[in-house]
Formats: sequence, structure tokens, C-alpha cells
Amino acid sequence: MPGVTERLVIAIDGPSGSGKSSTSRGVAQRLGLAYLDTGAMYRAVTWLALDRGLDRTDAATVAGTIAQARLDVATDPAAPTISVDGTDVTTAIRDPQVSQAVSSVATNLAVRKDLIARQRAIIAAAERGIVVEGRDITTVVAPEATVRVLLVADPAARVARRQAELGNRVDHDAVTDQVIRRDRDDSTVAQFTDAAPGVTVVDSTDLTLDQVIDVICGLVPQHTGS
Ligand SMILES: Nc1ncnc2c1ncn2[C@@H]1O[C@H](COP(=O)(O)OP(=O)(O)OP(=O)(O)O)[C@@H](O)[C@H]1O
Ligand SMILES: Nc1ccn([C@H]2C[C@H](O)[C@@H](COP(=O)(O)O)O2)c(=O)n1
Repeated sequence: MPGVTERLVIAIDGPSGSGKSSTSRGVAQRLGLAYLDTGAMYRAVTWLALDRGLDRTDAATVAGTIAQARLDVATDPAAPTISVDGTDVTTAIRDPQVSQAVSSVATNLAVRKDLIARQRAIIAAAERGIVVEGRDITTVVAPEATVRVLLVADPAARVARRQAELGNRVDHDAVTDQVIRRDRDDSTVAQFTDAAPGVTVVDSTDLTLDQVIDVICGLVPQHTGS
């Protein structure tokens, strides 16, 4: 493990459905670290834009409204929650309407600047260290992280995983849109299809969740992986 004064920061990026959230929570729980789901932050401000009925093509109004909002993010990997101006939106941000709309807010560059600053503040406040996951963590938010991973999986596996999670309440076309179309839109503002120099690619297609957690824990300097 790093020395007592060096906080462990593990950065994990990857496309939708590659297993970032499940894996990051598992790694954080195993290593006793905090956990930050930056996608949940983009989802939460998208929930706000929808709740306020904002025109999402009006980038300045969307960014200005979000800049005024208080976001409270709980970083316990056993119970991650997120609130907007005191309203707990942890469940609401997983609604299909939010999934469908989130790229239109996440590609607003002023919103990204705002959320990146908030994410860095959360990372800096995590005394025990933190696992942070998203699309631009290894490259923009925390390129100095101790461990940097690009977690990938075949598109078919990613769609199948999301379909299994959502069940019959969401049809196959909508699930494919949530995974494939969203990646295409999101990749216009964040680079998560190729690993940046120093970033380790982990392919989860044929690995169980526990195996992926083992692999990433094994990348921590002087950690045995179990
Ligand atoms: N290694 C794995 N093998 C099989 N299923 C997995 C694996 N990792 C995660 N899953 C399952 O795949 C689904 C998607 O995982 P998860 O939400 O962690 O992905 P994600 O990369 O965070 O997606 P998104 O970016 O869209 O939020 C979940 O149902 C999860 O349980
Ligand atoms: N660092 C990040 C994290 C997320 N996003 C975007 C990409 C997604 O469309 C959306 C929600 O993320 P998810 O919960 O599916 O991981 O937020 C981003 O642009 N940068």
C-alpha cells in the first residue's frame, strides 16, 4: 500500500455497462476507501434540468441553473446517495427519462467545468482515499491517480448486462440506445474509448465481477489483490 501520508486514489473510466459502478464499489469496500460515481452527478443535474423544464439546447441557462444548485454526494460505497438542493434523487436519476437526456447535459462544456471542480473537491476531501469512476477521471479529473484503469467490455455484453438489470420494463431498442447511442454522444466530450498513456486496460467481458475486483486491487502498489 502507499505510505501513510499518500492517499490512494483509484480512477476508473469506461463505456456504459462495462461494470464501472459495480466494480468501483467493490474495490472501495474491499480496500476501505470512499467511492465517487461521477455519472450520478451528471444524472443528478440532468434530473434538475428536467424537473425545472429547462430547454436543454439553451446551454447558458442550463449551466447557470446547475451552478446555483447544491449537490450533496455521500461517498460510502455501501450506501452511495446524491441530493439536489436537499431532495434525495438517488433512485430518480436511474429513470429512463434521465438516462435518455443525460448526454445532452453532460456534453454542455460549462456544466462539465462546474462538475469537474466539484469532483476534485470531493476527491481532495476523502481522507482515506477514494475510488472514482466516470468517463474522464483518468485523463482530466484525476490524471495523477495512483491507479488508472480503462474498464471495457464487448458492446453485446454491455447491452445484455443492462437488459438483464432493467428486465422487461425497458425494450431492447431503448436499452441499446442507453448504451450504444449514449457512448457515441458522450465520446464527443470525453475520451474513454482508448487508454491514455499509463492507463491499464481491463476487459471484463469474460470475467465475473469478483474477478474484475481482484484484478484492479492487484494493480494497487504492494497490495496482494485479496
Ligand atoms: N464483470 C461482470 N460480469 C457480469 N455482469 C457485470 C459485471 N460487472 C458488472 N456487471 C453488471 O452489469 C450491469 C452494468 O454494470 P454497472 O452499472 O456497474 O456498469 P457501468 O459501467 O457503471 O454502467 P453506466 O456507465 O451505464 O452506469 C450491472 O447489472 C452489473 O451488475
Ligand atoms: N465523468 C463522467 C461521468 C459521466 N458522464 C456522462 C456519461 C453518461 O451519459 C452520463 C451518466 O453516466 P453513467 O451513470 O451512465 O456512468 O454522464 C460524463 O460525461 N463524464
